[in-house]
Amino acid sequence: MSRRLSEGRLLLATHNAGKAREVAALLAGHGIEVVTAGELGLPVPEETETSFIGNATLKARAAAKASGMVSLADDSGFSVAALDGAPGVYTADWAEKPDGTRDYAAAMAKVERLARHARDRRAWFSCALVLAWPDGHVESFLGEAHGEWVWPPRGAAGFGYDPMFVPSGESQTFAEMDPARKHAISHRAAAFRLLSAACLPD
Ligand SMILES: O=c1nc[nH]c2c1ncn2[C@H]1C[C@H](O)[C@@H](COP(=O)(O)OP(=O)(O)OP(=O)(O)O)O1
Ligand SMILES: [Mg+2]
Repeated sequence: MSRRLSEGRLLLATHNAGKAREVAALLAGHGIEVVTAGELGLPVPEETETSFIGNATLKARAAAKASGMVSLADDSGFSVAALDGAPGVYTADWAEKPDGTRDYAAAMAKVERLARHARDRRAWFSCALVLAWPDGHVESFLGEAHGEWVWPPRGAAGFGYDPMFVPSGESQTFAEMDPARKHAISHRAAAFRLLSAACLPD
């Protein structure tokens, strides 16, 4: 049996505003109020694990311990078949500049440069969502969205690598489509559906 969320307040253990917006949109309608780790000024934990679930667990546990609140972390990334799944858990690292800020145009260009000669254009996003309670209990969920990478990047909605990903059966990139459409078919939405069925009040 999974543990269900009882209280009405949840800490989103993320410093990424794009993610926080999407997770808050997915939670809207479940009567749960959210506050983010960024808003509370919690530290950014070092992501030392080699799996999405591992890193999401580490972030959720650190936030629950620091805040005393039930905490939800998202660890996610972009994988390219021709690159054997890279950048994968290192997706954010590929965008990081020496000064600590992120350059997604450069990160997407790196993916294209390494993958451009391969015939196989398959790519996917993964999202691990982990809920951690202050007593150490955790619940984990993994979602994926499969499709192809495209070049040049298209669209201005969304965040991160969205402009270079077209999900299977769609013609627009995640960054071109209406946010509501992304929320219906994304890796984050897939993970959230599992979380919702297991842990959210009906
Ligand atoms: O839907 C998405 N559309 C486009 N790009 C995405 C998406 N989902 C994750 N991504 C990218 C952003 C980041 O480069 C990496 C996640 O890295 P990840 O460590 O999980 O998140 P983060 O450092 O941005 O925020 P935080 O760790 O505080 O939650 O994958
Ligand atoms: Mg991170």
